[in-house]
Amino acid sequence: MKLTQLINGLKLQNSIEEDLYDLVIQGLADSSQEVEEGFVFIAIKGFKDDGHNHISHAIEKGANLVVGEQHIEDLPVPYLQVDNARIALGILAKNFYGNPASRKLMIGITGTNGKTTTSYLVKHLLEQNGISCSVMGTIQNIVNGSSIKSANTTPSSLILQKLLALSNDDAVVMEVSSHGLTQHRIEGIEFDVCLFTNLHHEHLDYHGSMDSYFEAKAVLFDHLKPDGTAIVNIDDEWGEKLDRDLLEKGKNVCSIGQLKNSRLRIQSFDMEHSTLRLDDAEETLIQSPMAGIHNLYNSLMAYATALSVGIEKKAILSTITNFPGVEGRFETSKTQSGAVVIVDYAHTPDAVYHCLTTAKEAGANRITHIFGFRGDRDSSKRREMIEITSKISDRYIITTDDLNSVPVEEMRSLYSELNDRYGNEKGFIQMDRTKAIKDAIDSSSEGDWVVITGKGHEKYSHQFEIPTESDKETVNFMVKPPKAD
Ligand SMILES: CC(=O)N[C@H]1[C@@H](OP(=O)(O)OP(=O)(O)OC[C@H]2O[C@@H](n3ccc(=O)[nH]c3=O)[C@H](O)[C@@H]2O)O[C@H](CO)[C@@H](O)[C@@H]1O[C@H](C)C(=O)N[C@@H](C)C(=O)N[C@H](CCC(=O)O)C(=O)O
Ligand SMILES: Nc1ncnc2c1ncn2[C@@H]1O[C@H](COP(=O)(O)OP(=O)(O)OP(=O)(O)O)[C@@H](O)[C@H]1O
Repeated sequence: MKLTQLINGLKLQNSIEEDLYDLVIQGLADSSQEVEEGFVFIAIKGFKDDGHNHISHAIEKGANLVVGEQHIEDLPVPYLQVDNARIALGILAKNFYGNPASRKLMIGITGTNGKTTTSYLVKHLLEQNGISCSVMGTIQNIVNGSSIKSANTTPSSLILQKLLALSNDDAVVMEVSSHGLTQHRIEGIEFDVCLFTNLHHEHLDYHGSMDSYFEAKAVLFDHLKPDGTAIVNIDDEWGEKLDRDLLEKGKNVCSIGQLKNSRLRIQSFDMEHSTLRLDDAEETLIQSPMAGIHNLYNSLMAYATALSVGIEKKAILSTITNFPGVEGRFETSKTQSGAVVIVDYAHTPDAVYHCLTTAKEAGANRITHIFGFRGDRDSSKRREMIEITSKISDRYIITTDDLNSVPVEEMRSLYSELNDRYGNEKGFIQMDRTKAIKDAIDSSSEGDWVVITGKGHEKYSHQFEIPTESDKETVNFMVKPPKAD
């Protein structure tokens, strides 16, 4: 591709020589390590490192042009100075890959909880009704039916545009994280449908306050096409605010919820049968394939999305019931003694609340809850999580999650301090996650529930006594121990 096409739409701080417009560009890289001959290197000032310090490395590897934010002179290759290198990366990547999003039905989902579950529900409804669909999110990216490992929930703009160009699918449903939004990872992308699930206490280590966390999430809706639809859960107070803001801007909003002004209004829930009834002329009954009120909301969001892209109501209602579920989201097993074991990715106070309440509503006799806190991550949600579990569970075991840089003994004393302050006598500490699960399963019987939250589909980052690599493997090990030789 020639430079003149590549920089279309890019605002430059410096002027460039006219003969440069014909420069042929072979590829783009935002890491000097990935530069090849004839590439453009985009220098980004990051959170840990600064791409500007790696410019000479990029040139050594063959970069024939560099883009960055600093004022730099006398480079051996041309240099383009921009205001914001992350935005520039988005524009360049979109141009380089030929704006692939413009040829697809684009669906973006944001919110604290429910993005993954809702995106898999939407994919299911689309595909069951003849629309092939890529997924980009926390667990993996799925493109043309193949799974591709994801490093971020929302990929960098460079990876995102590359994946979009690779996709032959009709539609793309992607989780759009607040980090992705503040870091301009969706720069240059316009969506046909944008969803807001809810906003709860999370990532305040990064955003500072709920207000700025909300502002970050709301940016997704600036990427809605003029004729696109916003689907917003207004039973969430931040969703209600978003709905008001979007209506003021003249956007097309399909609000969902119990409030009177909801476009798709919930008349009632039936938790026993996992259904919700809409307050419409037909009193539409939506069957959630997964337990819990939160999954009824996820199902309604997916229903609204499918409706907005033109799938017939009858077809949606019949295909939603055979949704197979999502890895690590309320996955259920039964032990030999008849206890129910749940593995769930809940890692926010609200998600933990929903998970434990769902177990209670399903008739759990005694609930043992196993969970932990991630080292170096949002510490402000820990108090609320302990308070919730100490109220709802009959016993809770605080254990290791990902320690990151925190030594295990430091984490243990932190747990002990937090539990003394905010917990009660139902709480125990067992730093070996697999032993905590074993202990909980061994001491549970028919009708009891063991609810393991926090890691969901993820692999362990640490070794424990039982040689397993995930909560699901540990549960399987306990439920079906390996046969002796
Ligand atoms: C804190 C954070 O968000 N970091 C993200 C950010 O990295 P960064 O640009 O700050 O990277 P950096 O290490 O400081 O490096 C700066 C620049 O120097 C370059 N470099 C570096 C070394 C070198 O030798 N040569 C070189 O050119 C790097 O390639 C980079 O361009 O931009 C990268 C590319 O987009 C992201 O992959 C990376 O996500 C990291 C891995 C991460 O953990 N992010 C989390 C917080 C995150 O984004 N999470 C959300 C989900 C949250 C949720 O649960 O809802 C997500 O969307 O994943
Ligand atoms: N609508 C919802 N409201 C509250 N909690 C939910 C909702 N949907 C799912 N959860 C809970 O949150 C957990 C994570 O769900 P899911 O992976 O769908 O959300 P997510 O937004 O993708 O999360 P993350 O950004 O951390 O990947 C689930 O395991 C469940 O406990």
